[in-house]
Amino acid sequence: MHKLPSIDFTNKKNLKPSSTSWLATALEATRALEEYGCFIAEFDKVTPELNDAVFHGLEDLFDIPIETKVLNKSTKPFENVLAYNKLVAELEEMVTRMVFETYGVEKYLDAHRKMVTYLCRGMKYRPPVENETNMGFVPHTDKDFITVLHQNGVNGLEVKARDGEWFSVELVPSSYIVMSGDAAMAWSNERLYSPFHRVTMNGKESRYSIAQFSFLEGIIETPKEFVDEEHPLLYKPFDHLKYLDFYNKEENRRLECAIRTYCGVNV
Ligand SMILES: O=C(O)CCC(=O)C(=O)O
Ligand SMILES: [Fe+2]
Repeated sequence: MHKLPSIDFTNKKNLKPSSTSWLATALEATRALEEYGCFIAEFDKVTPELNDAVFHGLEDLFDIPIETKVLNKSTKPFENVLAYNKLVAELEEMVTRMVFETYGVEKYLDAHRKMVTYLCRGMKYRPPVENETNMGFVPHTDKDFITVLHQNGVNGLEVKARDGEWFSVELVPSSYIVMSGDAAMAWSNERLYSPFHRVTMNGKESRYSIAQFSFLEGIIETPKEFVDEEHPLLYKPFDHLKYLDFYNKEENRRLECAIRTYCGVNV
């Protein structure tokens, strides 16, 4: 039975670049992204108050009647969500930096950071009613570089391990899932893994989750450091946002490995 590693990114760890604890955490995080394509991060920068405010905001948003939602006219500033996004971006930045350093490709980090843009998506999964499937989100891989996922207290996320086994992820409130997406897999010449994952609803409570995706505005190219005789180049340089457009076309949504079809070498 698989279990995701849980890695401490809390303040008490005092993660300072180049410190011993930073290096150890960097290695742990990178190995987890290689093995499972994700890990649980303990992260305490988002205070419980902000966390609650964000989830209450999400509940209110989903409660707006459909007639009002379709007007798409909210002028309500999403201050809490923006504050949340900034703090979660710190986690994403830390993990990305750790991965680049662990692979010795940190000279590409500045260029990478300049290209990062975020997409944040809030989700509500209501409990299934009788005779309804409990599938909340169909199996998929993320199309971005690094995703940070967070949920209200209700579990439901399942991840497919490299051996094909699905296993569930149990989170405590202050924890997040950090996951590598297709773009990170291609960039790293498949050192990092982009795992299939899905949401299954079992209990009686609604599940709310927030996903923060990092996309790159521009071309992603595998650093030459990942390529040698034993590891031939697997992906051609690709435009990340155009990959998203490709995936969003109906005929491409069910491809087994969209990124390979899109920019795989010899495909
Ligand atoms: O709700 C979740 O935990 C998963 C969401 C997800 O996989 C996605 O938005 O890509
Ligand atoms: Fe996902």
